[in-house]
Amino acid sequence: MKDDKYAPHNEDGSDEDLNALRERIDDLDHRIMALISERAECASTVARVKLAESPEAIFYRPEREAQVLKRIMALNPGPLANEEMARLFREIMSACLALEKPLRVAYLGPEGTFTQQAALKHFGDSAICTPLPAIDEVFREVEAGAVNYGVVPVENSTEGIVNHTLDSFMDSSLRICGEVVLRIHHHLLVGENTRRDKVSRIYSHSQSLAQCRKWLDAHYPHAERVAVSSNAEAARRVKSEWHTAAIAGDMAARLYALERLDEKIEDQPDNATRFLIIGNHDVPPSGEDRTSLVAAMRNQPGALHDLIEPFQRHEIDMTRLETRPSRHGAWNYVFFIDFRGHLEDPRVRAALDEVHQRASDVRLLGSYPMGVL
Ligand SMILES: C=C(O[C@@H]1C=C(C(=O)O)C=C[C@H]1O)C(=O)O
Repeated sequence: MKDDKYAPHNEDGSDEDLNALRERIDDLDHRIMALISERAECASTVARVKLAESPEAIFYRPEREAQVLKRIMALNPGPLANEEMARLFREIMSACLALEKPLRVAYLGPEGTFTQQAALKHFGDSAICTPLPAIDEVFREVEAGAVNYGVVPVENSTEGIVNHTLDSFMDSSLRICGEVVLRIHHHLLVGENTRRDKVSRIYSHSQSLAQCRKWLDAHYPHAERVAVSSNAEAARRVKSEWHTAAIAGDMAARLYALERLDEKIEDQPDNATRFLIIGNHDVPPSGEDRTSLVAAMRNQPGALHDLIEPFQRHEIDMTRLETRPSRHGAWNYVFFIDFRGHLEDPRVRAALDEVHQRASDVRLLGSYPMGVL
C-alpha cells in the first residue's frame, strides 16, 4: 500500500481513512452513473415522443437547455463553482442528445480558434463540429442542410463588430438560435526552438493584435506584427519557425503544443467575444431571451430616431445598434438591432408593429436564449 501514489503524505491521514473515503467515492460514482443512465433513458423517451408528434421533430431545444443550466447554477450547493457544475451538466445533456443523433455543427475554423471553443462550450463534446474557412461558408452549409447549426463570431468587447457576420445575414434566411459569450484570453506562444529574447516577429489575427496592442508596445516594441487569417494559423506557423511567436488562445496552444511565454496578455482583462448560433428554425421563449433584427430605413432626417423610439416607449432594453451600408444603392444604410425580450412577448410585439410601419424593410433574425455560461 505504501507505494500507492495516492497514499497519504501528511501525518494525520491513515491508509484506513483514505480507503474508507475511496470506497465512499466508488459508491457515489455508481450511484451517479445509475442516475445519469436513468436521465439518458428519459431524454431518449422525450426524443421518441417528439418523433411520434412529427417526423421533422427537432430534438435539440436551446431554450430548454438554457433553463436546465440556469436551474443547475441556481441550485448548486457547492463546493464546485456554478460554472463548473453547469459545464458538467452541459456535457451530460450533450451526450443524452447524441444518443438520438449527434448534432452536426459547422464553425468558423480552422481548428484551434476561439470559435471552436465557443462551439464546444455551447454544444458540448458529443456534437460533431467541423471547421470551415469562411463565415459565408458556415452560412451556406447550414442553409444547405449539410449541418444542423453554425457558429460564427459577431462582436468583441474591445474591437467591436465582425462585419462579415452581419453582412452574411443580409443575404440569408437563417435564424439566430442562440449566443455564446466567451472570455478571451490571449497568450504569447512559441515553438520549442525560440527563446524569449529572440522573438523578432509576432503573428496573430488582426483583432487579436489590436486587443494586445498596449502589451506588445510595452514588451515587444521592435518585433514585426504580422496579421494572418486566424490565431490558429498563427500558432501553426510558429510551430515550424524560429524566432517567431503567435498570439492565440488555449485551444491553439494545446493543438500545436506550444510553449506559453506569457499568459493573459490582452489589454482589457474583461475581453470577451460574442458568438451566434445560426440555424433554420425559431426558438420558443426560455424566460431570458434576446431578439435580433435588421431594419432598412428610408433615407430621411430623423429616420434612426423614428426607428428606435418605439423600443424606448415600450421600455424594451436595446443592447446593441449597428449601422451597415445597404447593398442596395450608395449611401443607404441598414440597422442591426439587438434587444432583450422574445418575439412572443406582448410588449415586444407592440414595439415591432410600430417598427414595421416606420421602416422600409424589417427582417427578424430570431429570438434566442441569452448566453448562460
Ligand atoms: C430531453 C430533451 O431534449 C434535448 C435534451 C435535453 C436534456 O438532455 O436535458 C434538453 C433539451 C433538448 O436539447 C427535451 O426537450 O427535454
